[in-house]
Amino acid sequence: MAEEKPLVEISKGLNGLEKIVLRQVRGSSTEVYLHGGHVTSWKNDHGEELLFLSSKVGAKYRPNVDLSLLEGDEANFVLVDLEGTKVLQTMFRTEIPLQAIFKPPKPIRGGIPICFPQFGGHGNLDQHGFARNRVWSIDTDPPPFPTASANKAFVDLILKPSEEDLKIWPHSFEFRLRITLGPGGDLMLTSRIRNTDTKPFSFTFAYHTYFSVSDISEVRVEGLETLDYLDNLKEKERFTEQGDAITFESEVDKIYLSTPTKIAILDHEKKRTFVLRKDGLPDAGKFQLVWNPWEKKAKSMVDFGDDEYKHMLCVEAAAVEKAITLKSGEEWKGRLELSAVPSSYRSGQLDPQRVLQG
Ligand SMILES: O=P(O)(O)OC[C@H]1O[C@H](O)[C@H](O)[C@@H](O)[C@@H]1O
Repeated sequence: MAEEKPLVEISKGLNGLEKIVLRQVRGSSTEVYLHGGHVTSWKNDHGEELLFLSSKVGAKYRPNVDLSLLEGDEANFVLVDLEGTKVLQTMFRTEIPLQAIFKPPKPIRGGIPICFPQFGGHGNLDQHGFARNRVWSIDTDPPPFPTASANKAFVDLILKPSEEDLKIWPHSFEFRLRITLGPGGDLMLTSRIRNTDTKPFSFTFAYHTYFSVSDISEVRVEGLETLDYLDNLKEKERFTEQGDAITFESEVDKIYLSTPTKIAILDHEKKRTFVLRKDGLPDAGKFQLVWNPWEKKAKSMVDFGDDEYKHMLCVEAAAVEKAITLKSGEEWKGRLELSAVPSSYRSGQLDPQRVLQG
């Protein structure tokens, strides 16, 4: 009989960065990098990847092997994938971006980035705050959770501000993140943010979840129809979603307001439904971001493949429009639970209410 792998294992990932692998006996697994406190992989019992991760993550630049065959001003560098076999892009040396992809302080494109203490570009900090760019630590002695669980496949991470962080965001905090893989393969993220300062502070937050989908034009989101949203592509103008479930045929960057605690993403081709539950995100649970960069924007993103927009969808539980304020000593808790269930959707067959309320 094959030797059973441990439920929690620390190992080296891309670029030698430390990652934690959680496994369940039935075969599901998840991977978390200390860089960003970032979940980069979530696989079901059959080993199928459920999260999107850009193919450019961990990619390397190298001189084009056929350098001698190049004529005149042909591009002389290539960006290859991790195995070094697939050429992702050809370019001139001067076009190579200075920052390497997937190396601190660059955030990882895909998986579940944590946006904190600022969501988006609305504030003094860099886009989405600094938590996704920092190296987190394993929290060996976290304060207990009110309900103890027998499940052992979890890891506790912690982020505290450095001297440098305090210069750009002068508030002392402890951000504890527990990542749990349930026996049935469900993925749970619980954030506990404590104000360890003497003064109050406010923050915005998001679990910027990138789901892997077969084909974006075959995907629908249920649970957001008829809701009001702010359109980030139209200077945050407010609209009301009309009619049926949400489908996709162009760039989308919307903030849905007053959202339910349960949302479903239906992938017809894969016959898979993602169910998102936002337990105990009292304020945060009211907002849900939906983002897909589509073709034009995808091409302008250096860490994203030109066609990859077809295979991803971000549906993000967030606290964005109304900042969360914590007094000295107070703690905020927000939990996201993801499951992937088989669905045999044919038009009209799957009752969305059953998915959302069941
Ligand atoms: O490129 P990033 O900083 O990771 O942001 C990626 C995206 O995140 C969110 O979904 C925002 O609403 C988008 O406006 C933004 O483009």
